[in-house]
Amino acid sequence: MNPRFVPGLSQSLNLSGCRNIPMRPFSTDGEEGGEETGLHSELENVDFELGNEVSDDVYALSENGVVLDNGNDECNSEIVDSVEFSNTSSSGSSSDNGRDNDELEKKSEFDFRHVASRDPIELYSELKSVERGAKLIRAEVEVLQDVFHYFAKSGWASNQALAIYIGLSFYPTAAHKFQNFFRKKCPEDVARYLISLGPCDEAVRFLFPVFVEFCVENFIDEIKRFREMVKSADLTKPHTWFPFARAMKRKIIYHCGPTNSGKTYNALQRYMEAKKGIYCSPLRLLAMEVFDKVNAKGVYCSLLTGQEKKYIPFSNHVACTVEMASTQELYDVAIIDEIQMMADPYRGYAWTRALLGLKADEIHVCGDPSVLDIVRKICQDTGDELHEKHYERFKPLVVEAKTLLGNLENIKSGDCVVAFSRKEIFEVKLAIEKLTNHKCCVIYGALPPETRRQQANLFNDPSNEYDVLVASDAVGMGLNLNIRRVIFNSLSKYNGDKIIPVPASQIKQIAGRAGRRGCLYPDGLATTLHLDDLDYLIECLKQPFDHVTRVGLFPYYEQVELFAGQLPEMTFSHLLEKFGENCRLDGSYFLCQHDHIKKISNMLERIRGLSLEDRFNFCFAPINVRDPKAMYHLLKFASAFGQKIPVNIAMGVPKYSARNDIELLDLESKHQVLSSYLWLSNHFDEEKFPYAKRAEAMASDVAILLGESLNKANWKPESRNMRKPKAAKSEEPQTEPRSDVLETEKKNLDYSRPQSLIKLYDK
Ligand SMILES: Nc1ncnc2c1ncn2[C@@H]1O[C@H](COP(=O)(O)OP(=O)(O)OP(=O)(O)O)[C@@H](O)[C@H]1O
Ligand SMILES: [Mg+2]
Repeated sequence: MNPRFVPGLSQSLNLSGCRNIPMRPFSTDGEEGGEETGLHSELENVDFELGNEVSDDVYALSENGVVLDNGNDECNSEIVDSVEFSNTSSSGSSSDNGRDNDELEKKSEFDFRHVASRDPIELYSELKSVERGAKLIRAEVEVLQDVFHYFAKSGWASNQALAIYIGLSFYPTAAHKFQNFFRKKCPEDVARYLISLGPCDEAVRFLFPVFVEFCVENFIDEIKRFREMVKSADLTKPHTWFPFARAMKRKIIYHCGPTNSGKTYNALQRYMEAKKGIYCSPLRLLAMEVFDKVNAKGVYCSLLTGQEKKYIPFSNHVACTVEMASTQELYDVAIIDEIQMMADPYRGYAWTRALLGLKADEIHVCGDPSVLDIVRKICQDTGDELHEKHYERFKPLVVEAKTLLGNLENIKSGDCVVAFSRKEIFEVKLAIEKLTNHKCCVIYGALPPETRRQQANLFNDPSNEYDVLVASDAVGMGLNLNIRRVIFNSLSKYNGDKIIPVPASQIKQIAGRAGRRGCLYPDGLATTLHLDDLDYLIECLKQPFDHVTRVGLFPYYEQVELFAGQLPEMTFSHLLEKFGENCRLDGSYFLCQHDHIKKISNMLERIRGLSLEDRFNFCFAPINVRDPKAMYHLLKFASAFGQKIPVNIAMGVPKYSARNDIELLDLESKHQVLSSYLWLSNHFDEEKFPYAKRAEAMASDVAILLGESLNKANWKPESRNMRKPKAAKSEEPQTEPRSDVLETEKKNLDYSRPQSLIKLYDK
């Protein structure tokens, strides 16, 4: 069989000139269209039988094609033990060795260059027909072993082997079997040629085309299995996933600029003029805000988020979270806000999908310039027409060099103190309210959007005493806030593993919140609490925007299902892992991280009665995987769902606002559980979640209680894992927090503000 006729091979591998195979990554450029069937049919026609000479004991393929055991050491020792070539040396005496070496040197003086130019197909045929291999002395056998060892370890060869669907995990086994085959069949001139080369790249390049012949003939099943797996995990050319959008000639308008420059405002003007429009938001909060704003202007607009569907009669417009955007409906105008989120390691895929798949004549994307180049490239792929509109800030952003000199007493009205942990936020609030006459509103990620909005309104309203805001990075996006000055309490944060400096792009985004158009202050100010941190702040603000080269992707359920078909016995979380290992992506994309999905799927592993699709959906429920209580409720929901009984909430809502931080944390958890119930009711059959209305009412009550609790909060913060919700004990059985959860929280407890980032850097 001639690999030059195998479609897909000829373009990835230069087999005709076996000495010049170009080094290139795994590429299947040549597999397009009908060629695919070529490999199959050819492989299927081969009369395949595993050679007896290949020992099976060193390798075993598990059901899913994973090599269970293929130690190279084992393979070497086996060869030494079964030396058959040797005719002279049987002992290891030094005189024998000397003779061996002399002989070896003499033989390598011969010119074997004619071997180098041999056609690999012919050579392979000859090898097959040879009855018995050349007789070699021990030293020669050892050199040959070294050559094959080098071949088995060659990254180049294993990479090239991917092109014939020899997977990386199977490659060592294939190389070992090839060595066994070669050892028994190798003619003298070939053996001597390889010995003269020794273990080097040239030898690898000589052997590789013969190896290809060997694999294609001997590993039909493995090749087919791996090929199917790779095919089903193919995430290349994602623009072709949306044929309807591709059939349209879309106009993309990139509103490009820093924060507070009017990007969203301008895009919304076009949206409101259109007959039918969709606004895709990064946050529920922002979707709600646009929903309110647009309806207030007399343009009927519905709201669609994972948790809520508010249909406004006669509306043609919708404000939704980006994950909920429909790629089925036709629109005149679409807005994708905060387009730079395409590069977000977790949620980026939702923006990528919206940009590639929305069926709208005009798509307005708003964001900073970091993804401008990649949007340009995507537009070339999709054939869409790109227009760029560049913006400048309405009000300048000025760094206040004085800082607060480490003293929160220097806080003024209109200040927003930014801290990067919940604990820090409450410590700062407590300190400010103790040291000064200011009252603080708080905003952080674990608060429901309604509460964040209530706190924002409280802060924006000049007629009350709440004139300072203490917030996490959740303030960086989406809220209209009358901030005069942004003060960074610190410039480092805990990333779930260790304390890291906050990335410059995030600092810019947050600092940019100061001095919004229409607010009372002439310009925006940014500074730090500590003088030590000021240089880093200035450094960050001076930095140009990131230049993103890859944006996120994640498979659809259908793609995962196709992949699962190749590995039927595999658990869902392993399946995801395997998908991550085997999926192929173009250079402009990365696979979004899915650790949180894996955590949920692990937890749900033992729940019976869930289909693959059910598991997939449950894994996307919005839940903090580090909150054992929220995870416990999700487990209960899934368990009832699996048993086909109506899923109930089994949770009460306190009547009063929180009196301490433990109760506040409990309210936060409760809201999250209710929110995930609502999300599930929207993503599954509503009949299975019959208490959605009740959950909605309860969630709204909890949000109000949270707002009231925050207004009076003057207690020391607790860690989420330290709390013991005594009051809730009787009503809700507690789960054992999982070890990984405990580990993370332990690290959280260790958290303390680093003295100075600059000093850390210097170190
Ligand atoms: N032409 C305008 N007339 C009146 N108000 C405007 C105008 N342009 C922008 N604004 C207001 O200025 C503020 C900032 O505008 P906008 O939210 O559009 O900025 P942005 O560039 O999208 O900022 P961000 O990066 O924070 O999303 C908003 O309150 C908006 O309503
Ligand atoms: Mg905006």
